[in-house]
Amino acid sequence: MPAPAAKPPLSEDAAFRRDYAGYLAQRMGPMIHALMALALCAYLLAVVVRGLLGATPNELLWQLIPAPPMLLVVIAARQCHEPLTLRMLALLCVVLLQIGINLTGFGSAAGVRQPLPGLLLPVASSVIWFGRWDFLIAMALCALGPLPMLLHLGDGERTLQYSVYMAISVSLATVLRAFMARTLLEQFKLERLLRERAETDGLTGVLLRNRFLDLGRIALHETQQLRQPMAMLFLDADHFKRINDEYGHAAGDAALVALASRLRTQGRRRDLIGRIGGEEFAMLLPGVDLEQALVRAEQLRLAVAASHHPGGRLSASIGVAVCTPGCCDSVESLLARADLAMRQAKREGRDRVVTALASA
Ligand SMILES: Nc1nc2c(ncn2[C@@H]2O[C@H](COP(=O)(O)OP(=O)(O)OP(=O)(O)O)[C@@H](O)[C@H]2O)c(=O)[nH]1
Repeated sequence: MPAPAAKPPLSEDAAFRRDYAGYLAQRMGPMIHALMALALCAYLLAVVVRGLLGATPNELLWQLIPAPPMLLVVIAARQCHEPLTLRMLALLCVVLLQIGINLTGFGSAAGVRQPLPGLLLPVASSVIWFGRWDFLIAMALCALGPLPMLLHLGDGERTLQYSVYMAISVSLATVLRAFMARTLLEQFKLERLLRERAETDGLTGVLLRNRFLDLGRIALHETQQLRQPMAMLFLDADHFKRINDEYGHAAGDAALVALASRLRTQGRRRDLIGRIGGEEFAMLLPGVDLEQALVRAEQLRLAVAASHHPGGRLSASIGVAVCTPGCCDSVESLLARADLAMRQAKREGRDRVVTALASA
């Protein structure tokens, strides 16, 4: 059976936007949910107060119509971590609240005393941290939503009061949103930079060991699900100490950068490259079987051999280990097997590729 095709990779821009949306949903999700719950409580309280002030049971029943769907929206928002759905739920909450406010006005024979615009603020402000479009839609809904009821009441003074109140509220929300959006974006970029620094090697730019193993575990899980093989190449520079000793550490560093660059040019988008120790690197190749892995390892060895350091050409010993579909090898044991194969390559004279024994 052919393996399911992998999703096409995202462009850097699209990946940044996706990550930022996820970051906002994670950071702001609980606040959005709390504000929606607050708005629902405020709405129910307003209905109770109207009951105490003498609204008929029929009027109250009309006014309670938006409460059950609002409750469902609040419950759904609590479970939701997907940014787009969360934004839609927040906007739906504003719409339901508007319907409730309008029903409050139309349902009252004596005319509503209060258009309840204050109820809109918690939910309206709940979307201010999200995209520009959500914000504009929410603000337009808040500004225009209660107008049908106000026009129905035909009370010019109250309509004017409401318009002034909403103009101030929308301006306030716009200022808050502009500042918060900028602060959050800066915070996100900073956190991303710090995470990158903590996860990648400053000299060569490849993943550090722990991050390499973390991502390797995820890749192993995915390939096992797809019933695909996975290969590990373990590369160790030959006689590296000599380069340092004879030409200095700067030359050694330059050689490491050249090695990492060879690994990168030989890698596909799906592959993971990590610096495991001083002059040891590993490359994880999802979806690659033994035959393909040996071809890739040989190409890598030749690419390394084509690079030079001040005293001559570089060379590396490479160990190859493969995890076949359905085998439950861990990334650590796959790495350990590739390491053993690399040591065998050293013993056999260096500058070669050696395959590990199959896992038990
Ligand atoms: N310049 C530089 N050298 C490093 C770095 N990390 C580790 N090393 C050096 O890498 C050398 C590794 O030496 P050995 O483990 O003896 O291995 P080797 O000389 O490559 O010999 P074989 O592996 O047996 O071929 C040591 O001298 C370390 O100091 C680094 O970031 N920069």
